[in-house]
Amino acid sequence: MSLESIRYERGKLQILDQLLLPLQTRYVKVQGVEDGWKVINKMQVRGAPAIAIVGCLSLAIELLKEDCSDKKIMRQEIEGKLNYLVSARPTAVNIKLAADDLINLANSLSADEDVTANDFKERFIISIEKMLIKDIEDNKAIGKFGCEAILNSLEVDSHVRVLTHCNTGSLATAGYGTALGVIRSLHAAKRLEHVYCTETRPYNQGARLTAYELVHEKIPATLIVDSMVSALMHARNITAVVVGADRVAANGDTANKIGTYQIAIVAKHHNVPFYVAAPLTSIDMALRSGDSIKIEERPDREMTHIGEHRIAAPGINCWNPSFDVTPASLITGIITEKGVFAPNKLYEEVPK
Ligand SMILES: CSC[C@@H](O)[C@@H](O)C(=O)COP(=O)(O)O
Repeated sequence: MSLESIRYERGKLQILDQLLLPLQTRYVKVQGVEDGWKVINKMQVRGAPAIAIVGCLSLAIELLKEDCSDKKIMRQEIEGKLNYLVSARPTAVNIKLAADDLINLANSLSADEDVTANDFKERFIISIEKMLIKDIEDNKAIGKFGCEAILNSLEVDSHVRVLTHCNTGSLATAGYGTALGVIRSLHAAKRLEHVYCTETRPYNQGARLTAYELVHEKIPATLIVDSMVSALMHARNITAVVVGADRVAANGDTANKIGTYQIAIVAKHHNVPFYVAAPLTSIDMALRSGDSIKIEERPDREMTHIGEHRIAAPGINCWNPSFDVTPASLITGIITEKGVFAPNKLYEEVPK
């Protein structure tokens, strides 16, 4: 069974505390929007799709408990709470786009005179609950399209060796994963020889989370340190790189975990195809290019310490941007649930 980062049933939400993985498995209760904001901001739950789903579900939990008979007040509160949730982490766009859709829904339910306050609440909560199912369906489609694209690009029918960065699996989504979903599909098709995952300093999503998922799924895998990527491409004949995305601009520039950009440069040098796997909810058509993506900066402590143990010289200054932007020119294709798009064709070809 694949790992479950989000446990939800009507009125109950728990998330797997990713700060404790891989050594401890503990679920944390999310009892409303305040808890939702905290678990996202502290990165107990992380990964662009999971952030959006947990944020919105935390609102569903809170709404269910509230007894409000005034639709206008409900609408206003919903908008304020969604905007608050979006502020928990700024780079991933999925939660912002989900919030915009939900605010539009709240506006139309509030304006419709045939909809009672109870109907409003019920329909609003159902719409949030659907996100869980849709995300898994989308990820499976991404997995299938990505697997086909990589296999179709081979000159001879062979097994593939793939490199990935950060964590994009069941832990970062409602299930199955995006880039890790592609890897899962290659493995299911019996065409994956090996996957290499980077450690992903400083938060170590690769060493802690991706490695954990790969071991759990019994997928043949090896962990490397971030600075080994060039050596790996030189020595091991990598077939493709597949990474996730936190925000893709209309021109294909892609913000993803810090270190992605340098892997794309190294891939170009070695002639290795570089794919971004992301649902359409990660594409921000309102941004013309990656230059205007806001990059989250995280506390120094993520760099200076591992757990409670200090590893950096006391007194040193730190710079800790959590994401970087890979220019579209370095990206071979963007794998979505609707197919694989050339980055420069994204704007015109992605279904609106
Ligand atoms: C399917 S997850 C895609 C991205 O969100 C992932 O690659 C990533 O950068 C996660 O960053 P994180 O800081 O762990 O939330």
